[in-house]
Amino acid sequence: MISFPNAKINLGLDVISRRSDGFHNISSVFLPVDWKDALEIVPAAETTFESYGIHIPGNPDSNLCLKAYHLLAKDYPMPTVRIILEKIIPIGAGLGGGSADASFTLKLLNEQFDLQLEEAALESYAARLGSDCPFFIKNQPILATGTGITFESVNVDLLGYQILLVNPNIHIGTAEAYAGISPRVPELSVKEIIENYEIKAWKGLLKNDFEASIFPNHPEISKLKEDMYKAGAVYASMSGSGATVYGIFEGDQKIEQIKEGFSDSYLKHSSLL
Ligand SMILES: C[C@@](CO)(OP(=O)(O)O)[C@H](O)COP(=O)(O)OP(=O)(O)OC[C@H]1O[C@@H](n2ccc(N)nc2=O)[C@H](O)[C@@H]1O
Ligand SMILES: Nc1ncnc2c1ncn2[C@@H]1O[C@H](COP(=O)(O)OP(=O)(O)O)[C@@H](O)[C@H]1O
Repeated sequence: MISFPNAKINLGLDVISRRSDGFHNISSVFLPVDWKDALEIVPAAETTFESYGIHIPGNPDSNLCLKAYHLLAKDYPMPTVRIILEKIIPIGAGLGGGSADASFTLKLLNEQFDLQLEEAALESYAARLGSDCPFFIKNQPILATGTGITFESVNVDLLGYQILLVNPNIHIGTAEAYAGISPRVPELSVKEIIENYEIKAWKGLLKNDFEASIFPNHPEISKLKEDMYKAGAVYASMSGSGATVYGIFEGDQKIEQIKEGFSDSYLKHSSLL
């Protein structure tokens, strides 16, 4: 069976407090975007993982797809499998690509081998693989709080807008990014801003707290955000712990032309939501 794990972006990201377990409480709206990997799982004589496309750093044995398989195989009898991943989503990019691969592996195994796991059970397995993973089970716009694994519905409507994502090939580690943050409670929450203000008013209001600590060390990312506004974005932000920057554009703006304006050395993707 084949599926297509997609990326996410964060609309606003407040890092509110540091927890005693070393993790942070956050508040952020997660939005699926259609930048996608391709994932195939087939029964095989032994369990193996292979990937094509963008090189995934680290040992293939510790790939999140394999971790997801072993997590489920411990609790449910399952055949050994060959896992094949075409890696297209930039890595360590604030787009949750690895987390999407992990959660889509859980979903694919559940479907393929008729494990009959409900969404809540899949989310709970996903949480054991990473904070970004549970979101990709439902994979719909949602407000995430706590460590990013507690969900609340949110009224967000980007209908009629377009999105452009640009990744400047700078890899930022998530733990390192959190370590640079001074947590704070915002005056207006992400949910209040998104639900009560129109998108044109988000500039100046809706913040990603990682920008303040990452931009001074990486002016190229800060410039990318400025360039997104110069190109006509109504709102622009870094996603998650970076370094991908997205811009939201009005529906009638020439997105393909705008995309061409960004360096060819960057990975780029534009998609209607
Ligand atoms: C920042 C966010 C925002 O969506 O995404 P990315 O930018 O990585 O996509 C997430 O919180 C990232 O989630 P994820 O990448 O799954 O992180 P994990 O593997 O669970 O944790 C990696 C490390 O990040 C830190 N961490 C993670 C989540 C959290 N709420 N507080 C933390 O302090 C911890 O130091 C942890 O050891
Ligand atoms: N299938 C996978 N795809 C991408 N990264 C993976 C995968 N499995 C494990 N990883 C590891 O996860 C880290 C990056 O995860 P990723 O989800 O791309 O980051 P981010 O959430 O910042 O976008 C890398 O260190 C990479 O080695």
